[in-house]
Amino acid sequence: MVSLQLTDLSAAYRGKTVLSGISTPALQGGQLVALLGPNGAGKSTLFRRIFGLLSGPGKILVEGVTSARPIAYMPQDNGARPVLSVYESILLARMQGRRLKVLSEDHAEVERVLNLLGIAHLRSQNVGDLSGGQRQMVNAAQALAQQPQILLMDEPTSALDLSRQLDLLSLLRRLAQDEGLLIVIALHDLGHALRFADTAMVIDQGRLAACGPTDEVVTPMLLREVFDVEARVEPCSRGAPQLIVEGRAMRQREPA
Ligand SMILES: Nc1ncnc2c1ncn2[C@@H]1O[C@H](COP(=O)(O)OP(=O)(O)OP(=O)(O)O)[C@@H](O)[C@H]1O
Repeated sequence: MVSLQLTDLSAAYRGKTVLSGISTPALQGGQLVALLGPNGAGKSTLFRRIFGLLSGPGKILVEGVTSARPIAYMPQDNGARPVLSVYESILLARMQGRRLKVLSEDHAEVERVLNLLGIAHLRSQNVGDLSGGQRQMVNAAQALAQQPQILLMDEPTSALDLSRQLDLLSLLRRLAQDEGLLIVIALHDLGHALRFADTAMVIDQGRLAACGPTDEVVTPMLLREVFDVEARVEPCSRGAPQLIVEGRAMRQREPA
């Protein structure tokens, strides 16, 4: 099983440190991890650092690797080329860093992912003609088609309607559980994190504020101190944890 462990990880832009001393236990495949934190906390930066787009001090230990490219990264905006069709853009994402020749298994994988995400009907459309939500689904397909063991997804549901948010998060959770993937998703919806994520990692002002089982991490104190809201978690009639938000906390933070 794949695992990812961060030790004393830092990152900076032009000499300004925005992430420091991030250490986690070994995050094991098979789980969905929610990366949480206010705007500007450092979530995207952490993804770039783990994926190798940024260098810096600290150690990233990936164990249990069985493929040449174990990590895929879905940024908030991946700048997919608008003139390509959906099918071509997913195939291209799969082929990056691999051999040049496209094999039948590559086409089969693109088909699989199109169907998995329910976007097969978009296959021939140009990426530039898609709606924001459709483009986000294509971005997710591009990441999944790489068949990673570790999938880093930066706010993959931000442009989706509510039913598609639930569909995508359910699918990701199922993929993690059934195929042993480690999936880390940055989310602003703490209710979704409570409902879908096994583990929550909270970044606040570039530092790790908490990392552990989601229901133990997302507490009224953390919601007040990190997110500036008065809120509590209560089980709904079906027993699922729900976030009840009362309002802004009295103490307000500096703007991000
Ligand atoms: N390319 C860049 N150059 C300089 N500073 C940057 C760059 N990208 C991000 N930053 C700064 O790094 C800090 C962390 O940004 P980051 O995008 O990682 O936050 P985030 O938690 O993903 O925020 P959000 O929830 O708003 O997407 C912010 O202060 C931001 O202004």
